[in-house]
Amino acid sequence: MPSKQILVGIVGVGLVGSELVSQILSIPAARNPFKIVFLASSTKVLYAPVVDADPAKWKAALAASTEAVDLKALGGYLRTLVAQQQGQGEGVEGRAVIVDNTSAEGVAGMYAEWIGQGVSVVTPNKKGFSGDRGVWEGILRAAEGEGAGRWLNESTVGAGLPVVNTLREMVGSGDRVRKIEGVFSGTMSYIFNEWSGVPSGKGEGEGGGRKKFSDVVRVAREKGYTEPHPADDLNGADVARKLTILARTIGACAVGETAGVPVLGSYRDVQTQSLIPKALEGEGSGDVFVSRLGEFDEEFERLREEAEREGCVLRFVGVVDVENGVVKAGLEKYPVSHPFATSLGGSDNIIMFHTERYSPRPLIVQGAGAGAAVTAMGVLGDLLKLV
Ligand SMILES: NC(=O)C1=CN([C@@H]2O[C@H](COP(=O)(O)OP(=O)(O)OC[C@H]3O[C@@H](n4cnc5c(N)ncnc54)[C@H](OP(=O)(O)O)[C@@H]3O)[C@@H](O)[C@H]2O)C=CC1
Ligand SMILES: N[C@@H](CC=O)C(=O)O
Ligand code: NA
Repeated sequence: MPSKQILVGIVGVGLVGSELVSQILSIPAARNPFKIVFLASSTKVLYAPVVDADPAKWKAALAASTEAVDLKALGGYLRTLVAQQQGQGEGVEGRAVIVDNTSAEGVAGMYAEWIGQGVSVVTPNKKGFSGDRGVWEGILRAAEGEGAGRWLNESTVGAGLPVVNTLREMVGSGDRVRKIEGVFSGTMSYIFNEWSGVPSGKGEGEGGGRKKFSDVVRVAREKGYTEPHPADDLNGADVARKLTILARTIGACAVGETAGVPVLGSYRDVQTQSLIPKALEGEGSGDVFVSRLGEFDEEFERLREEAEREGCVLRFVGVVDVENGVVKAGLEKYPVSHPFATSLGGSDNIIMFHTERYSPRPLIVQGAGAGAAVTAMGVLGDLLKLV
């Protein structure tokens, strides 16, 4: 085992968090640069966990913990551990990291404080980078301070696909983005690939009938592609958040001119089309939402039929158009010969970077854009950048 491991605190051990723990443990102990020093759910924290390869064991230990989560205390806890590990006086920065695998605003609201304490933050949670501009600017300011921690958020866009770090390197090395466009939601991609496919059997349900929209949404949820509440995917907010993250990343990391890059107060400033039926707006329970969606299958069916009459399929796409100052997300029709119709499957995302250097042909990133394994991989990839 390396003599000085990076101390990792994990907040959120749902689908992605549990998979991350497994992936960290899969690195052989003799060269594992990470030591997990706490695990937290929404209610409990387990300090100094014995993290066995069998997740049932650490999950049971966490469930049995009597310690309530105090997000404010977590940064201080890590600082104390690093001091014990390194001897007083040495810096914390680079030696301790909190991984936020929740979708909680409250956890994201702690990043600036943790980073200011020298603790790095790695996360697939979009909230801190796409919500109110003040929170985002607080994170940037905190990271500029002396001895500050770093923040890495690759899995916030395209899950494990190299999107955010690619963009950071692109604009950080002086390239100028003209437009970023594509399919940014694994859930929406899965839904429309399955439900509005090219006519070759796709779009057909078991028994040869047409698939129902609500059934496909239910399966997307079962596969772990959706947000904790699937309405956050279907209302376009998840894509709007990703577009906000990309637009803000250009603004924050560019070394050159950033004139024209839209300045977004929050993801709410993105022109976004919601697919939520009026009657289900505000439904707080994800279970109720999914079970009632079937009441609206006929409405969705009309959309599909209209596209098919025009020889098209439906895809939910997003664009950050720097040249025209537009950021928008919505449902579009594409001819069945278009790459968005023919080349996407499963939860695939496709992201096209049109830049000064990548012109006239864009840089294209494509692959699974949701799911625990690929998302946790992106998180672990960011952790490895701290080593
Ligand atoms: N699933 C995917 O394909 C992808 C997910 N992401 C992002 O990854 C994050 C996690 O997603 P996923 O694992 O699917 O979601 P889950 O709902 O499976 O897990 C979220 C976990 O966060 C915990 N949690 C919620 N609030 C808090 C809190 N305030 N403090 C501590 N823990 C809390 C929950 O704990 P409890 O069990 O106690 O409620 C739950 O275990 C989200 O931000 C999502 O957007 C990003 C890319 C792809
Ligand atoms: N719910 C999201 C998960 C990844 O960000 C999606 O479907 O893309
Ligand atoms: Na990514």
